[in-house]
Amino acid sequence: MTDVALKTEGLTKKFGTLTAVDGVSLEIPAGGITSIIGPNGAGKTTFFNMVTGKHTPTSGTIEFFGESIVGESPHRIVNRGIVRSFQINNFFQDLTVLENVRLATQAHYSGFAPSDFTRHHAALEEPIADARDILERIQLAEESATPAANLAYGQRRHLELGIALAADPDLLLMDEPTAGMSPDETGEMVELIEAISEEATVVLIEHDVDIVMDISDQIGVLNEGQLLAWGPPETISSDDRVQEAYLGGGGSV
Ligand SMILES: Nc1ncnc2c1ncn2[C@@H]1O[C@H](COP(=O)(O)OP(=O)(O)OP(=O)(O)O)[C@@H](O)[C@H]1O
Repeated sequence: MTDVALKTEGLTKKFGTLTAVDGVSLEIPAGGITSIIGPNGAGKTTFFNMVTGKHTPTSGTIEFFGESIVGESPHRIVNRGIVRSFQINNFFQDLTVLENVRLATQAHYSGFAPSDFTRHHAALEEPIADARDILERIQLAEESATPAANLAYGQRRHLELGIALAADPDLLLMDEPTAGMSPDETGEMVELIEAISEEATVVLIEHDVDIVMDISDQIGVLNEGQLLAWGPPETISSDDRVQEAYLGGGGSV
């Protein structure tokens, strides 16, 4: 067993002549919050896409708790415990909050045919209990009977997170989790991310530098596909190269 959740060495992705991710080597420790930041087009999403198996690296390695995952299908990678929370409304609008999360938890009970879930109520008990636990964690217990379509924006983002949690992630990848949120919604989401990070390793792509500095245990800065800097927030905020590349040399991180 290793205390490194995710390790990449020389990770590279080329699209034709463009090198989107260029020789990135890093080690993300298990637990806590790691943020990946960088200007638009720096390669952050492409990095995530390689970790989730959506894209195959052009070269380099990716290990999850010491085992190579390169070349594995996205489905296999989810089964290993690497789950991504999407910022699209990736749920059934007409179903209730509980039903949406329950459908996601059902996927994790093997040995049942889909028809079992509809014919035998007993088969639903565990997924429902799990879904109710998740609703508590994502602060939507009171909305369990609300159709997903009726949720406020911030609540929809919580539901997306709940669907990701239903897959019982060891590594949760989150793409701009606070984008478009009000200050209150942002505060709630930050609290939620911090709570999740006590049970799983969380890796964020996040543009809000204040949030990143506040909640990250370590930060990786990508620039033109390369890892420009890596370390705790205080190291990153005092790094001249980060100031130059990420903020045009103008402000302070
Ligand atoms: N499927 C693809 N085919 C061709 N080029 C791609 C593809 N995906 C990404 N790119 C290019 O790779 C580079 C890195 O893109 P990527 O989306 O990873 O950056 P990013 O840091 O996530 O940017 P943003 O913050 O704007 O989302 C960009 O130049 C982008 O146009």
